Amino acid sequence: MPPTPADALQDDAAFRRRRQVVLDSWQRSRIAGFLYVFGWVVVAWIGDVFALAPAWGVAGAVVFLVAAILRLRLPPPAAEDRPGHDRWLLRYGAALTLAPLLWATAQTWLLLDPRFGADAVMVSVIATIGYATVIANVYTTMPRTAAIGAFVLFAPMLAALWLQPAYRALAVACTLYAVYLGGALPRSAREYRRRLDLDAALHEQRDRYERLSRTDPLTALANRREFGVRLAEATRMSGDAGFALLILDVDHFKRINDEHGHAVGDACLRALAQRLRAAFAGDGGLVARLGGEEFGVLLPCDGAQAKAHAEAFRAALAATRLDCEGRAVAVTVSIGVCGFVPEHHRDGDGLYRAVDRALYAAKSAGRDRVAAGDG
Ligand SMILES: Nc1nc2c(ncn2[C@@H]2O[C@H](COP(=O)(O)OP(=O)(O)OP(=O)(O)O)[C@@H](O)[C@H]2O)c(=O)[nH]1
Repeated sequence: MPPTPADALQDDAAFRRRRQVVLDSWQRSRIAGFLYVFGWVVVAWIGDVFALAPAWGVAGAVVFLVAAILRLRLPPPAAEDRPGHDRWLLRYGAALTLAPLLWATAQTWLLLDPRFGADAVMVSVIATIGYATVIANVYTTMPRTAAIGAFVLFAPMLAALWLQPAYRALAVACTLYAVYLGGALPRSAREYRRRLDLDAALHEQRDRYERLSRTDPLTALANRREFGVRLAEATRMSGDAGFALLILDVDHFKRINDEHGHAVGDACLRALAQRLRAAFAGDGGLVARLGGEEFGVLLPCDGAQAKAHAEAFRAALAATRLDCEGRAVAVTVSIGVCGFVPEHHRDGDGLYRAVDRALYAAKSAGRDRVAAGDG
């Protein structure tokens, strides 16, 4: 089954959400890799790592620096690159996990190597708790990555602490904190999801109002406001291709209302809108209801071609009856038409006036006819 406009809207909403996750993840965590560089330098300094194992001390700083820079070198993809967002989340998730993995390795070494004293252990454990807390509360945009990062940070540290009776009290305290984090992480992920839901609802509402403000409620065609915008756009962008404007007005519509009632009149306007859409809305044409029983059409062709289209439409309409709420009603239209000539009409208003004059001429000449405007 081909995708429907509703599918496209749903796709747009899903993509908007994914892009928000990407941008939030990047904004929240892009420079956080440098915290590990800072943490390592402090721990290595306080724990005498630079004196006891200088090569490892420096290597640690370099490795954390490389991991931090790697993160910075993964900026989000451009908004147009939709599939790139999924790839980015995978790649960035891996980059986010790198620093906790390296930290856990360094931390385990500090805990298990007897050369390092209580200061190194204490500072590194506090740093680990800090990093895991940041992950649980800030990386909620990517809950799976956050869970992996927190686990990678905590699990080796807890194992190393529990293995050594001297650190039993610390092991108990860190285990309790790990349990707390285990509960906090899904909670903050849920809060973030709720924020995304709220954003999506606001977006959807704004889009709906925006659509409504451009649409005529009776016929679902573009309304006069939208038509004005598109006419101005067309005059600004009309290159060699050119375009033409048609204004159609139903003949003696008051009689239809008087004879059949307002509801049937409405049904006639809807049926006519349907005919206009079928005749002109393809191939870059725009059909709008300008108000009452008046319709406007923008066609991407010159005046002569537009006049021929208008004449064909008028003749076909006059030859059949419109099905209006089950009643077959004879409807004819008068049409003014003109191709845009920039030197002559200058702008959309100039063209509109020329076509309106042509429509008036068509009405005055007896209705059910097409008249071309000057230009
Ligand atoms: N049913 C219905 N009637 C409408 C609507 N908007 C305007 N009308 C009616 O359209 C009629 C327009 O009447 P006129 O402007 O006198 O024009 P006409 O009777 O079509 O005659 P000509 O344009 O001179 O051929 C009025 O009776 C309006 O009440 C609408 O949304 N629904």
